[in-house]
Amino acid sequence: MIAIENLVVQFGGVRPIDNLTATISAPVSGLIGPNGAGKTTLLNVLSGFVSPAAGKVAVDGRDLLALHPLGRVKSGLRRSFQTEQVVEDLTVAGNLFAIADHVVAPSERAAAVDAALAFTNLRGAAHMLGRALNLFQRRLVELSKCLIGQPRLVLLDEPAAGLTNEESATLREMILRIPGELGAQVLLIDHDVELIRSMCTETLVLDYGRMLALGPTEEVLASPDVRRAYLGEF
Ligand SMILES: Nc1ncnc2c1ncn2[C@@H]1O[C@H](COP(=O)(O)OP(=O)(O)OP(=O)(O)O)[C@@H](O)[C@H]1O
Repeated sequence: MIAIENLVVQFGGVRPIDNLTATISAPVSGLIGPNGAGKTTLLNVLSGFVSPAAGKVAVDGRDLLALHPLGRVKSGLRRSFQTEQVVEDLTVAGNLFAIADHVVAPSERAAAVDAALAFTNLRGAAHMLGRALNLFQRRLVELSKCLIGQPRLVLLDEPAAGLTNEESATLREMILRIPGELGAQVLLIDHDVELIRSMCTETLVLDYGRMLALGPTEEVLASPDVRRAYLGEF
């Protein structure tokens, strides 16, 4: 469960998060909003890339902001980025070991990497270099990195961007297995409202850094305020 209280982020005169209070508790939750609404900034606060000017964030009752970014990773926070971050000169397994080296005991690293590769069906590609991967494989590597060790909260920023419908469906099925099989909560940003509808039982909508709606996804997407913010988008 992510409990956000009176969160403020200030960049000079811009306030991408403006006194946000929200509790996100569904196993797979959506985070949506128009461009510039503050979605990525919220993920940056959770993962420690951005320090808020004010407010509190607790994950499963633990004060997240008290931990430095690596401490958050060690406590089970994982994150993927809008632009995939695969290291071109490392193999797929090497990309995963780069995470495992920080969060898994040496004797358990190989098993942790193998388990993540198995989860995402990437075992057969374990020895391919990053530069040889297609976009789908890159997206799978990004997801695999989030599954290394014992994830507690997985933050995914447009994980299916650029994929075909079929690839996106495969990725969605994998993401949906995360809470049940790994015991981690998933928070997912996406502009594809149908993807959010099909995956997330709960959705938070941001607009200008404020909460526009939060609740069961179908109710949120039916809200006139949300439809207005997305006018013409769905
Ligand atoms: N480092 C920064 N310095 C100044 N302004 C920033 C910075 N990062 C983000 N912003 C501004 O904060 C606001 C929110 O940006 P953010 O990227 O969080 O929005 P978003 O909802 O993720 O948008 P998108 O859907 O386009 O990715 C925007 O106005 C953006 O220009």
